[in-house]
Amino acid sequence: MVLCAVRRHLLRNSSNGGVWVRLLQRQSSGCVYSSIHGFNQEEITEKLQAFAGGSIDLHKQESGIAVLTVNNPSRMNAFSGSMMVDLEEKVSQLENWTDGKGLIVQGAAGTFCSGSDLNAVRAISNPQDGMKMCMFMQNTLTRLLRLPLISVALVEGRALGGGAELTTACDFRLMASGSVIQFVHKYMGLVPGWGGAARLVRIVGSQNSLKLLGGALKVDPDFGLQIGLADGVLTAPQVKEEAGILLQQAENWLSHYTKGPAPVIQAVKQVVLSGKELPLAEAMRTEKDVFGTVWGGPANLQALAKNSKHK
Ligand SMILES: CCCC(=O)SCCNC(=O)CCNC(=O)[C@H](O)C(C)(C)COP(=O)(O)OP(=O)(O)OC[C@H]1O[C@@H](n2cnc3c(N)ncnc32)[C@H](O)[C@@H]1OP(=O)(O)O
Repeated sequence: MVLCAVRRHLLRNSSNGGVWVRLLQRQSSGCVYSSIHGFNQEEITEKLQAFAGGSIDLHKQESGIAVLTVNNPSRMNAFSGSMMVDLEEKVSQLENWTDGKGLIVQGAAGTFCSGSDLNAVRAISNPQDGMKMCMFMQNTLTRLLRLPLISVALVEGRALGGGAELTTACDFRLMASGSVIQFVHKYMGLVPGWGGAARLVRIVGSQNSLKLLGGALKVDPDFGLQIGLADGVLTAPQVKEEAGILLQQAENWLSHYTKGPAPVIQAVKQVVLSGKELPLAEAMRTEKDVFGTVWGGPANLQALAKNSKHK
């Protein structure tokens, strides 16, 4: 796998590369499962490809913000098997996007995602296949969360089941008025399996997570803001013709955090990610290594030359 600029620099220049290399290996190997856990990527990919339908569309923009669209409108953007494979490929592309700074994850045609395609769920309803699918999705969504991009889930309409889990694989969630995030797993006789419970606990705490999963509660924008699941509320357009307005609002929101050169924004994401995921001493050492990639770099030198003041 080709590493992004920051990662390449770190691998070359890190004086304490051991920690960082371990972090990178965890990131680039798919993070959670590999062959030592009995995970066979080729086998599950082939199985998932058999459940076709829909697509995951990636649009990289000059601004450094990419838009990833879950596209299966006739099934309320449910994830077919081939879309799971498609998502993994698009995450690989984003891992190699050296100019990238931000990512918006959205659903097509006015709704976010209704989770697993229930037709595929029925066809692979034995625990072995279910767990393999979970491993595949946990790897992909962990890599999505660990991208060196600041990511936002733009939730319009419904985010149900695996769709709710997908929102937790982004750094932020913006909810359009009228939208709902709901972990409906309990109603399906399930619990989250795409890593959504583990991530939810880290976002809203264990008390709120127990309530959301145990009660399969509907989270509307106000409730989302109250418990910290939503980071902002956007006004949904009243007419179909204005459908692009929400995406524009999300891009404006995100651009507050992605303004600046890509290596600096990517470094921001890396230090926060390591702070969240690593023990304190390890996070500090990683922060020092990331610092070394920007200190004396082009953006730093330019700022020094301008004698910048921050009034
Ligand atoms: C580890 C992952 C666990 C999971 O994700 S389990 C899956 C959890 N998700 C669900 O159970 C969602 C089930 N669907 C629903 O509740 C409703 O369809 C939903 C999304 C509220 C939309 O309701 P309505 O607006 O009334 O529309 P509708 O029911 O007529 O749906 C339109 C068409 O979409 C289809 N659809 C919706 N969600 C689906 C899904 N997850 N898998 C497969 N097909 C799905 C639905 O069957 C319908 O198709 P059709 O028009 O009858 O051919």
